[in-house]
Amino acid sequence: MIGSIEVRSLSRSFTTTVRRPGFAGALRSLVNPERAVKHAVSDISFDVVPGELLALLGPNGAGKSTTIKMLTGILTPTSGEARVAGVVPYEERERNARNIGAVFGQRTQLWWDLPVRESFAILRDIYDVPGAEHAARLREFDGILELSAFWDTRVRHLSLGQRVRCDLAAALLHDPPVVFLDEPTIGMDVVVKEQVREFLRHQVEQRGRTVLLTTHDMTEVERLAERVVLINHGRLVLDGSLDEIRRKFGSTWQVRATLADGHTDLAPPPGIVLLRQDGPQVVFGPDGPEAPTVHQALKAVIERYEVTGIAIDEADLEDVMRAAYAHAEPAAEGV
Ligand SMILES: Nc1ncnc2c1ncn2[C@@H]1O[C@H](COP(=O)(O)OP(=O)(O)OP(=O)(O)O)[C@@H](O)[C@H]1O
Repeated sequence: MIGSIEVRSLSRSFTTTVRRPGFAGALRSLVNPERAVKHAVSDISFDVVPGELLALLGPNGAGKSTTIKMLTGILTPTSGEARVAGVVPYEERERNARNIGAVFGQRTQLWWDLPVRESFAILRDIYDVPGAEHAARLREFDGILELSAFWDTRVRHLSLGQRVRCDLAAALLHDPPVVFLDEPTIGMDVVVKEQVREFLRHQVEQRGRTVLLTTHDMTEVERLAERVVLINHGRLVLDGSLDEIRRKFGSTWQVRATLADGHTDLAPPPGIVLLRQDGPQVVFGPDGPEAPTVHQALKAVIERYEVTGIAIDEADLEDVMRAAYAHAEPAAEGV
């Protein structure tokens, strides 16, 4: 189906040669190499429906990039199957390339020595985009990403934020229904990050594109993704909405309090844990399944401490994700 991503029992292993230590070890490795198999992605299945933005999350080395590489046709799976806009990406790479746009935040797909304008003209010719359409799309992208300020700058001279904005525009010039973004805002300042997020929201909500995004930035996830797929050690840990993840792994509430001067004993009331402290600012959360409700917690905090300010927050997504990753650790066995 146009714009859908279907992933079925997808696995990818890499075989590497283990280097033995020392000179004698190196010689032995040369004569009798010892092989190790790394299961980078193991039996994962999920769907992304047309017009949905899904965040693929996981700690470093979880298998996110390997998954994206299979879906963009760069890598062939060891087993399982994937379809992107109805096409098996690693079997029909060219057809798949017409249906997808991809941005890998850590490296550019533009021509290093050419000005931005010329790189875009080459892409227009490669993808056979009619001149008027190309110009209209550039105007649309420029409206949010403000690219025209560096149209004539060589790609090698662009700042990181400018370069990724150009990469994003370049990836969408041929109007693909599906977009893969591997850490697109890594290393950017907050202003450019927000510009990129606004652009992505526009592409999903107004243009109906399907986006698969990997990121370590939880603000990005909260701003953009309704649904997340969490992987760890190559295995799927969870597929659900942010609310479901919060319910399953996170504290459902946090109480932020400002303590009056002179508090030294911070031992929290039963069922409540001290999450953070910065001077008189403290943040409490529920401790375990028997934890009090937010109303009981508020009462307990006020009774135990002298507070000058108090507020209730949703659980911090970073904390929730840390709990989710920790929960997934047993999956490491046998990997
Ligand atoms: N070509 C390769 N050869 C051997 N091992 C590889 C190869 N590519 C990836 N791996 C291993 O597979 C695992 C998954 O890597 P991958 O790059 O998919 O993780 P990731 O979730 O994208 O991590 P990060 O957040 O750090 O980018 C890692 O242990 C990595 O070392």
